[in-house]
Amino acid sequence: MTFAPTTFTSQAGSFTRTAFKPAFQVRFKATVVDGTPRSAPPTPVRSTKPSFERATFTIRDGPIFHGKSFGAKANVSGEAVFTTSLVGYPESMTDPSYRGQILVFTQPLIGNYGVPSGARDEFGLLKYFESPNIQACAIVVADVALQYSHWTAVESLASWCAREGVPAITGVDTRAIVTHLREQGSSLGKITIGEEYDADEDEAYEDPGQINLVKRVSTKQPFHVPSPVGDAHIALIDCGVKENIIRSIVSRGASVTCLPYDYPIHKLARHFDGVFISNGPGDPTHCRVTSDNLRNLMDSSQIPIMGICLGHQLLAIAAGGATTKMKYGNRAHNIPALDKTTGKCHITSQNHGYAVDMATLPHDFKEYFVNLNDDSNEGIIHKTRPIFGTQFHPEAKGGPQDSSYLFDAYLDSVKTYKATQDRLKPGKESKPSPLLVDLLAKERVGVAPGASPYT
Ligand SMILES: NC(=O)CC[C@H](N)C(=O)O
Repeated sequence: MTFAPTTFTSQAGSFTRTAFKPAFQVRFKATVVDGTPRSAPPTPVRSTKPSFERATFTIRDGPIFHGKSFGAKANVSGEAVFTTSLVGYPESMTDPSYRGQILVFTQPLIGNYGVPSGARDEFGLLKYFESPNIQACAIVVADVALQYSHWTAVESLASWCAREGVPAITGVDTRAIVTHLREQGSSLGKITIGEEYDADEDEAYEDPGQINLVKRVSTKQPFHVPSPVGDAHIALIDCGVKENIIRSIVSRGASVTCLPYDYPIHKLARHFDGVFISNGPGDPTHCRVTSDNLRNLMDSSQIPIMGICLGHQLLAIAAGGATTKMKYGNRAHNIPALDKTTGKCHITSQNHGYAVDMATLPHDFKEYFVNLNDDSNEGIIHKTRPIFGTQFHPEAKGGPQDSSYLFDAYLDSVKTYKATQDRLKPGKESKPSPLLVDLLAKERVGVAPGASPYT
C-alpha cells in the first residue's frame, strides 16, 4: 500500500456538494414541467486533494484503531456498520440509506476498480451511482487501492472521497472491527484525522438513530421521470430512493412522480395507478407522518402498493405492525430469503438495521419472505389486495437480480388497476401531464407554514 497522492480528471466532478447534501439536487433543475432533460449542469471540478495523515477510528465503548486517512480531512461520528459485499462500493456509498453511517467494508481491498462517472442513462438517471453524492458519512477499509483500473473509472476512491468531503481510513484491521461490532451490537463510531482522540469525549458522538434522516434525503419538491415504454403512472414516496428503483419501474412501463416523504398521498392517490414507498435511512418510527398517510391510503383506496426496505417497514407500521432494531443489521449481497408463497429461495441484496416484528402484524397480512440465516422477516403481503413490501432490495444495485421479478409482479398489478380505473373513469388522463407535476409541486410547496391545502 502506498500513499502517493494522485490527481485525476473527474467527470463525476459535475456533482455539487453542499452542507445540506440534498439527494436530488440535480433533479429539481429539470423536470418534464419545462421539457428540459434531467442532466446535471457542468460545474467546476473541485481541487480538494485526499489527506494522507494519521487517522483514528474509535468505537464508542470499544477499541481504537489507528490507520491512515485517504479521504477528506474532517472529523465525523455516526453509527458504525459493516457490509460484507465484495463489490459495489460506488453504489453502496451513494445509497441514501447509508446517511449518518460510517461504512466498514469487510472485503479487504477496496478501490481497485476506481470510481465511475456521473453519466446518465436513457431515462436521465445516474448510470453508476444510486444518488448524486456519497451518503455514508465516512468509510473504513483494510487496504485501499490507490491504483485502479476499469473501463468506467474516471477517478480514484481517494480523490472521490476527498472531493465529496468524506473522510476515509485505511490500514486498520477490519476483521477485529467487525468482530467487535458483532459482539457489542450496533455501535456509534468516530473518525478523527491528524490528531489523537480523547476517549472520554463522549459527547462527540452523534447518534443518527435520534434524527429524522429521511427528512434530509427526501426530495423537497415533486419531480417526474417519464417512461418511454408505457403509460401507467406511479407515485413514489421518496424516503431516500435509489436510482435503480426508479429505473426498475420506468423501464417496465410506468412513469414515476417522486414525492416528498411527508406528502399526503392518501389525498392525491386518484391521480395515480400505483404507490411505491422507497428505501431510506434511519429508524422507521421517525417517519410517523409517512406511515400515517399510508394507513389512510390503505383505508381509502384499493391502489396497488409496494415498499422496499424502509418502505417495507413503513408499510408494516401503517398496517398496525412494529419494527425492532437488530443487533447489528444485515448488509450484504448474498443473503438467502425464502419466498414462502413458492418455496423458492432467492439470494438478495440488503442494507438494513431494523426489521419488522412479524408477531405484531395484523391478520390481513402474512409473511411473504423470511431470512434463512437469522429468521428475520424479509417481506409481507396483503392476503387479498395487491400490497406487499420486501426488506431486501429487488433492484439489486449492487447485488444479484434473483428477485427482480417482484417489480414485474408489482407492475402487473398496477396495469390491472389502471385498466379498471380507466373503465370506471373514461375521461381519466392516462399520462401524467407536466401540468399535474407542476400542480403537485405547487400544492406541496406553495402554502404558508402550518397551513394545509388539503383540508
Ligand atoms: N435500506 C433501507 O431502506 C434501510 C431501512 C432502515 N433505515 C434500516 O436500517 O433498517
